[in-house]
Amino acid sequence: MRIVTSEEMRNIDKAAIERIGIPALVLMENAGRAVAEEAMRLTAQAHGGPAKRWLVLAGKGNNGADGLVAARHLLEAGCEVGIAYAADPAGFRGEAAVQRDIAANLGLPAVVYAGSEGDPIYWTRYDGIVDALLGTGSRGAPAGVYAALIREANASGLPIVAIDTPSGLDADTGNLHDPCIRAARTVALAYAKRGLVQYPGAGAAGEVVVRAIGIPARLAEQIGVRTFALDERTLRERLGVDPARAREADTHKGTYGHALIAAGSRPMSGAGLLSARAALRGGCGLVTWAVPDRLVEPLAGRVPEAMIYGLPDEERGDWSGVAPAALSQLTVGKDALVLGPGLGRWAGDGDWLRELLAGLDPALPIVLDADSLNILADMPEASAQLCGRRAVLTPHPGEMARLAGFAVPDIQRDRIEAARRYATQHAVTLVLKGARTVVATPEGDVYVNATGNPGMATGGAGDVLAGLVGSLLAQGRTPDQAAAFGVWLHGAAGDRAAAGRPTSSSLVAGDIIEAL
Ligand SMILES: NC(=O)C1=CN([C@@H]2O[C@H](COP(=O)(O)OP(=O)(O)OC[C@H]3O[C@@H](n4cnc5c(N)ncnc54)[C@H](O)[C@@H]3O)[C@@H](O)[C@H]2O)[C@@H](O)CC1
Ligand SMILES: [K+]
Repeated sequence: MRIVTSEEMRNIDKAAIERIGIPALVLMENAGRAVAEEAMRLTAQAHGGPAKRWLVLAGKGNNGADGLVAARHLLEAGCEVGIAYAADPAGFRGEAAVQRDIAANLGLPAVVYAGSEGDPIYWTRYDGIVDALLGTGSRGAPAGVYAALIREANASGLPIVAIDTPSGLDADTGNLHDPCIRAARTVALAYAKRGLVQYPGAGAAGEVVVRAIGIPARLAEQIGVRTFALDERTLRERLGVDPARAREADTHKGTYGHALIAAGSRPMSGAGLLSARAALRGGCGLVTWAVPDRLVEPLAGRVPEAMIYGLPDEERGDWSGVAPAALSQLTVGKDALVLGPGLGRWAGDGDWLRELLAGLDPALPIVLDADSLNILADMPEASAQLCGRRAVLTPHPGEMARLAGFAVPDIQRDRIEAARRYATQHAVTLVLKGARTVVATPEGDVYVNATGNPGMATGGAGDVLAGLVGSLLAQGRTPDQAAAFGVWLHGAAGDRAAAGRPTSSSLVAGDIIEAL
């Protein structure tokens, strides 16, 4: 399923209407009917029966017109429906004027809300609200009467079903204006808008339901929409990954690749431990866990299924004493390298990473995580270092900010574009972690993950992801496949680990590994 910007949606609508010839009123009818169905379904779930009394808040654009169609279908289903207009309907044009007239001819009671000077709205007369104030044509913070209606609706405590986007949401980034509707459910028309799948917008949208409205699927492709929901269907149909693929009987451990995990140092040996264990659970045939030599003794036997290998470290117990050539030598015969968890930083680490990368077979798939990204961020020629490699970078927002040379809020303000920009400019696959992790490919495709939960905000969860992605690379997945599948699996495992707990708070990274 594709995810669109407001502009992409406008272009798709335009093509459906002008190129294909589907009348705008037909699309609107489908939209309004879908909203009425979803509204009744929501309150049926919440209250044991559909809400009988609905108030539709209608703006003056097509979002408002969708709301008037929904009002008509709710009426037909036996509900009592009232309309509160945010603008004088006498000024409506086009499809909105058509819907206004139909609603009036049906005798739907309507008021034109005039703010504190006009008649009040008696919210207690209703069981639910349809937010049809602003959709993808919204610009900036809701103004005047729109803002007042949004504040009152939120304060009413009634369940709100938003049409297309909660009014007040920046549909392209997920940032919230003040005020913004807090919806229980958002019915996204034809496609989810980007703001519905990125926080804080995803929080304001409630449950997002995408409903078809009769727009031919190929238009989004033709218009060049390149952002996708990362779910099972996308994995299968777009990325060529079958999450349920069974192993062939006639195989052995050599069939499934050999991952080298270079991770862990004295204060952070657990990072390597988690990565190595996650790589094993990720299904690769063999895992070698490389550590500074002094750590071999204390760590021996901690992951019995992996081979532990000590690299000469000048007796320091960290990576500052390990020669890059020794590590690159160890990659010979391996199918993927994971570098970064528990790596640490030291004087001259930039030269160290430079020398290591220069010594690697350029065809060796690599995962760069944690401190390897921080080191990379300080290297002016990072782009040249990465160019032509089969690399997956897995930054959290802080690491992403350092890599891209921005502040964290600048990254978080538009995570999809931040990830896409870096991935295309540096020709790497980039995983921007966080709630709704974003995976961006060198070609500019972006996948927004749907799995995972806040219990996964715990130390070591990133080390698990790095090991898992490395494991998938070692099994012959492409960097895009490994990153997307790894992110999806990691979240799904986190969800499985959280299920059955009274709260996800007690989740630890090791639980994610065991749930894989
Ligand atoms: N043919 C189409 O294009 C279709 C559009 N659809 C609906 O149409 C919506 C988009 O419709 P529009 O483009 O008419 O735009 P909207 O209905 O989102 O609202 C735009 C109107 O609100 C006003 N406005 C903008 N920002 C404001 C603000 N901050 N405060 C107060 N008023 C503001 C503008 O003057 C404009 O008239 C979609 O979200 C969807 O609900 C659906 O009906 C399906 C078909
Ligand atoms: K809306």
